[in-house]
Amino acid sequence: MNANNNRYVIGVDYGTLSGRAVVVRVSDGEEVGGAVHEYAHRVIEDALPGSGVRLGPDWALQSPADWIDVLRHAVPKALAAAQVPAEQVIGIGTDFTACTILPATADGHPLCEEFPERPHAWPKLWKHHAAQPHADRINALAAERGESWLPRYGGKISSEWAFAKGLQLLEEDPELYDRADRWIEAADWIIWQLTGVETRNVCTAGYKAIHQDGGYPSEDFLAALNPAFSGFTRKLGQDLAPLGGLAGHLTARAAEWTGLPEGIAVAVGNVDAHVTAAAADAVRPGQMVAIMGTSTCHVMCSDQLAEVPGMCGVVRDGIVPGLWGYEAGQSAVGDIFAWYVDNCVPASYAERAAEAGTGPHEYLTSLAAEQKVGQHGLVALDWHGGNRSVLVDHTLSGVIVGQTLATRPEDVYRALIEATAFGARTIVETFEASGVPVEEFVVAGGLLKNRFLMQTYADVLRRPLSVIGSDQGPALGSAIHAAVAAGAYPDITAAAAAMGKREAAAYVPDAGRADAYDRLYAEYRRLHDHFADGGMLHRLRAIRNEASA
Ligand SMILES: Nc1ncnc2c1ncn2[C@@H]1O[C@H](COP(=O)(O)OP(=O)(O)O)[C@@H](O)[C@H]1O
Ligand SMILES: O=C(CO)[C@@H](O)[C@@H](O)COP(=O)(O)O
Repeated sequence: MNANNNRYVIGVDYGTLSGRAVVVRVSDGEEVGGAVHEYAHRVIEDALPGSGVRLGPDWALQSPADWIDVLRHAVPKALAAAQVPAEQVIGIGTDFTACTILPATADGHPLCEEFPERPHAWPKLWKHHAAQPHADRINALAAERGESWLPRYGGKISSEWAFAKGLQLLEEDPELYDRADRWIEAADWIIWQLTGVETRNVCTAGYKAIHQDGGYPSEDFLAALNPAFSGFTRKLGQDLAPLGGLAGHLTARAAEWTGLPEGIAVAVGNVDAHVTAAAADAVRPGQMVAIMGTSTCHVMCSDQLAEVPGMCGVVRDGIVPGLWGYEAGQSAVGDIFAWYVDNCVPASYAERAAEAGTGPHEYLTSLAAEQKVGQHGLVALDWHGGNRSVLVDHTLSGVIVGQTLATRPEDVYRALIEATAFGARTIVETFEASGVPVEEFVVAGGLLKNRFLMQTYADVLRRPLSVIGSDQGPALGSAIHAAVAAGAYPDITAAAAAMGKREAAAYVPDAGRADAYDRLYAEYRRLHDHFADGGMLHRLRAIRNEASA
C-alpha cells in the first residue's frame, strides 16, 4: 500500500478577508476537510483599531493578530472536519497575499504591538495604494539611470510593492523606519511564527522586492532616492529560500495553536497566486493560470526570459525552481462587481433576488446573460482599483461609456464583466506579442462559480478555458508545497502531477459571440489608450484628494 494514503498535509491560504485551512491526502491531493476563519479586523481602511486614528485615502492595513487566529481556529477546525488524527499530518504550508508587508523587530515582533496608534506600524496590505508617489519616483529614477532590473518588471514597479511602501514608511514616519529592524512579507513572517526561524522566500523577494540576479537595487540607487534609504535592503533577507523547500519545523508554541504535532515540516512561504499553479497542475511552460477573485493574478512558467511591457515581473525560480516565472495582474475584478452591487443597484433588485432565492450577483448575472453581445451599448474600463497590468498605475480609475436613460443595472454589470475579460485579453496579447506564448489559459479562484462570466472570458479570449478542480486552489497549492517540504515528493512538478487537479477545455468559445466581442474589444482598446496616460483621471484623483484632505 502507498504510504502516502494515510499521510496528510495542511495548506493554509491567507486571503484579503479571511484565512482558510485544508487537510489534504498526500497520495492524491484529496481535500478531506477544511475551515475558514474571517479576520476580526477585516481590511483596516478608515481608522486604526483601538485608537481610532484616521487613515488617509488609499490606505489598506491588516492585523497580525488576525493571522495568528487563523492558525488557532481554522487549522484545528479543519482537522476536526477531516476526522484525521493529528499524528498523520506530516507537514504544513502557507500562502499569503503579497506584497503584504510589515515592520518588525529583530526577533519578529510586529511594531504595531508597541505602537498601535501609529498607522505606519501596521502591516500594509497588498492593496494599500497610498505609496503611488513613491513608486513614481522610484520608476522615474530607475528609468533615468537605466537600472538593469527595471525591464524585469515590465518597465515599472508597483506602488503595492516593498520598496514603494518602505520609502513611504521612511518619509512619513522616519522614527518607526529606524525602529524597524525588519521589513518582512507576511508570507515570511507567518513562517517565522510557525518555525521560530526567519526565512525569506524567492517568490516575494523576486516579485515584490526587486531581487534579481542575486541582489537588490544598489545602495547608490537607494541613496539617490533619499540618503536615509540607502541601507533599506538590510531590513530585507539576504539568503533566499527556494519554493517547496523546508523552512523549519513546527515549534511547541505553534503546535499548541494548531493542534498539530511539534516538529513536522513547515514549507518555505509563498504567494497565493503562485502556489495555485501547482494546485492546478499547471507548472509547465505556457500554462497561464488566472486566479480570479477580488483581484486577478496571472502566473505562468516559461523556459524563456523576455521583457513583457507592464507585466508585474519575471523571476527565476519564481513559481517552480528551474524555470522563469511570469506574473501579471488586474488589481480589481470581483472587487469591481462587489462595488457595483453594494453601491449602484436599486433595492428592488435585491428584493427580487431574495424572492428568487438567490444573491445579487447571481440575479444580475441571470439578467445580463439574456442579452446579445453589445446589446447594452456600453464599454467600460476595469480600472476601479487602478491598473496593475499593462499600465502599472494605481491612480487610474474606472470608466463606463455609452450610458443612456434606458441603461439598466444588469447592462452595466455585464459591461463590467466584459471589461475585466478585455483587460485579461490585453494581458494575454501583450505576452504573446513579447515572444512568450500562452498555450493554455487555466482559471482558478472564487469567480469560477459564475458560469456566464467564464463563458464570457472564453468568448472574449477566443480560446478554451481549463479550470482548476478545487474550490480552494491556494490552500491546496500550499498543501502541495508542504508535501514537497516534508519529502513526500522530489519536487513541486511531481507533487503537482499527483495532487493537483485541472479540467481541460471546460469552456470553449462560441465563434459568433467571439466575432461580436472583437468589435467591442476594439472599442475597449481605444478607450484604454485614450486614458492610458492618466490625464483627466489623474486630475480627478488630485481634486478628490485635495477635497478630502
Ligand atoms: N456570482 C458572482 N459573480 C461575480 N463575482 C462574484 C460572485 N460572487 C462573489 N463575487 C465576487 O468574488 C470576489 C470573491 O472571490 P474569492 O475568490 O472568494 O475571494 P479572494 O480573492 O479574496 O480569495 C468578491 O470580490 C465578490 O464580489
Ligand atoms: O498580488 C498578489 C500576488 O502577487 C495577490 O496576493 C493579490 O492580488 C491578492 O489576491 P486576492 O485578490 O486576495 O486573490
